[in-house]
Amino acid sequence: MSDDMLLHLSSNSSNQSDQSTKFAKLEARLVGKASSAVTSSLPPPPQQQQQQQQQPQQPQARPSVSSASKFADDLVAQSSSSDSDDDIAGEFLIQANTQKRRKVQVDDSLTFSESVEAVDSLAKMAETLETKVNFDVGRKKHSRGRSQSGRGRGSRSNDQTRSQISASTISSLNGQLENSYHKDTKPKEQLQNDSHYSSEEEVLSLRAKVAALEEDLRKSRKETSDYQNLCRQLEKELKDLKDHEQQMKPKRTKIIADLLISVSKAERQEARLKVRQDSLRLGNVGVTRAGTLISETWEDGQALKDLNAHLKQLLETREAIERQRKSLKKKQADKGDGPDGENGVPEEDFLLQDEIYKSRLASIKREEETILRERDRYEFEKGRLIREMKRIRDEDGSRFNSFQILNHRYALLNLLGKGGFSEVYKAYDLVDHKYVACKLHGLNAQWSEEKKQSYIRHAIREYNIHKTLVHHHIVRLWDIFEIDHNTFCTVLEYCSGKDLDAVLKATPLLPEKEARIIIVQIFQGLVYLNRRVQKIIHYDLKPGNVLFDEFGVAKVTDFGLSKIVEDDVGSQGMELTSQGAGTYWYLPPECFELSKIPLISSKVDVWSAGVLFYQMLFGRRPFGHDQTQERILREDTIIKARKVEFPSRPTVSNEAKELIRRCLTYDQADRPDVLTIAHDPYLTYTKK
Ligand SMILES: Nc1ncnc2c1ncn2[C@@H]1O[C@H](COP(=O)(O)OP(=O)(O)OP(=O)(O)O)[C@@H](O)[C@H]1O
Repeated sequence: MSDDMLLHLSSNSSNQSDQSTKFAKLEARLVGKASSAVTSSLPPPPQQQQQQQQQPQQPQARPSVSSASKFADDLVAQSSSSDSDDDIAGEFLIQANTQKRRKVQVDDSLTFSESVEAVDSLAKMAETLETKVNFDVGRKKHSRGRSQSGRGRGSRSNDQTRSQISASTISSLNGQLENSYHKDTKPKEQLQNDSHYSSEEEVLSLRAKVAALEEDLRKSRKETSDYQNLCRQLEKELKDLKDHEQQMKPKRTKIIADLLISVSKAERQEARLKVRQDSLRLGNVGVTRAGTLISETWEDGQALKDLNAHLKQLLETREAIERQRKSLKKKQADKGDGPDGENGVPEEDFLLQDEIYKSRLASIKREEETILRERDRYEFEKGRLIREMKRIRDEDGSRFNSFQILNHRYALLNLLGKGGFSEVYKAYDLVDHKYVACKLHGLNAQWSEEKKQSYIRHAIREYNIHKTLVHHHIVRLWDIFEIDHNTFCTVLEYCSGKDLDAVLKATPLLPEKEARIIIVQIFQGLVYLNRRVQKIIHYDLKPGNVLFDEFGVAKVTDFGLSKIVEDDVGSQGMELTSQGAGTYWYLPPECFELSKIPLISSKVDVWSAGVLFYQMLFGRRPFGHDQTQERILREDTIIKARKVEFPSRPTVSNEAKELIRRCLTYDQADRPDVLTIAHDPYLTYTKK
């Protein structure tokens, strides 16, 4: 309460002596009570303090003087009746003081309420301060959870400023509180003392909090600086590693390429050694001269010679026994004509002798069968040997056989095979680190410029079709680039397994289960080609164009003859512009139409797939198996292929035969297209 207020209060008191007397009495009693209350009880709880502070704020109607004096009398009475009750003394004291303040208010002017408001606002300040400190603690905890770097210089100075402000606010608040309370009247001293103590405690606690916060801040700053140092150190290490990596890259590439070349060289040596060894067993190519004509002929190796000799010997033995048996039978027959027992043998001896011959013939037959099987195996090995010899010869004659690195990226290794106009090399992609197949398209230097341009146009067309195809059962085309004026290269997904042609040469008959899973995969590739916006007819499906990866997944390749089905094509199909191309065993009758330009559709591929499936199951093609391409054309073999016939062996399911019949439907209009036949139950796997 301010001095002015006190003066004002005292002047009011002198004008109302009666009330002053009562008031003095009351104060005297209250002071006596207060001293005992202070010594015997703790300060009032904060809630009560708050109540005390808040009370003057509430708008109060000014009571009349008489009612005020009655109230004071009542208070005196209440006070005397509760003298003995020490436990509620403090509470009573506050209530009494509050009541007293109300009483004073009766006589007081607005100045008093203003002073009370001042005290109240100070209390609020303290409250705000408390809240602010709490907020700082919370904020600090929170910000420590976040990135340390988030707390910059500004943030630190804010903390400092905040703690300075807090300290100064606390001391000024403290001063204000002290001043305010010291200026209050005597009977209010106890109340002031209580408030003073609690404020001091609060200030002490706030100071302790500030000190704790400052300690936290110091630690956080240290942590931040440690993290920043660590961060700088890691950044430097990363940069060093990157520089090192950059420096090492060419070296590493060279090491990888060198290793691959060493392995490939070893493989080449091994392949040639094996060919030499196998040649001894299976045969070799010899050169024969007939006058001035030099030609190459095959000379069988020792194993084949031995097998053939063994077969010849068995044949001679069989013939000898058969002669013996014949003569025995003749004698026996003659016996019946001549005198009794003169030339013949007894019946029992004849039967025994004949049984011996028969048994020996049966055993010779078994031996012959075994040797024939062995000879078939040798023949197969011989075929493989001849292909390998050809490959080695092609490799030796290739201008890409010295492990070149093409386009600064593809390390050429060993030759996989040679096609009509191309060589396919196994290669290693030094950028993506994977094996690839590099198909080197060589243009014949003797060709006219026009022919070269036509070939390149054709290859680019194939590339443009193939590069957009991304499917599990289609060989991926990764890249294309020019090597020199006469050569360019396409980079394909590497399929380390054999192609279907090589598989069928090794085992001409496949079990139905194996054949089925291969044809299902081929149809899945075809379905993909026909579900695209730009549909594609492969047009050259044959065993050599079905490759297998290392896991045995079948993939369709070689889009050299493919056709893009344009949008405006009618239901009958598109015009076949490259008639005569392709492999005739696998093409449908409509492709041999000569009277007009044939219209084709995806049904061409359905026919080819049917031929492939038939060949896998029965070991031969359904039409013109033993014929040459030229003869097929000359004899109209496919044009006459109206109905497919199935051999009685091996046994194949009716479902498989039905699928083949549908694929090999002679009339194109009646033959299902790819998307229709893909729904055939035989081509879908469902759990039973
Ligand atoms: N992506 C590949 N992965 C592994 N081997 C392949 C790949 N592409 C082709 N080959 C193999 O390379 C050899 C030659 O392939 P290419 O396609 O040139 O021969 P082709 O089809 O017989 O000839 P053409 O293309 O003239 O008809 C074949 O033995 C084939 O199996």
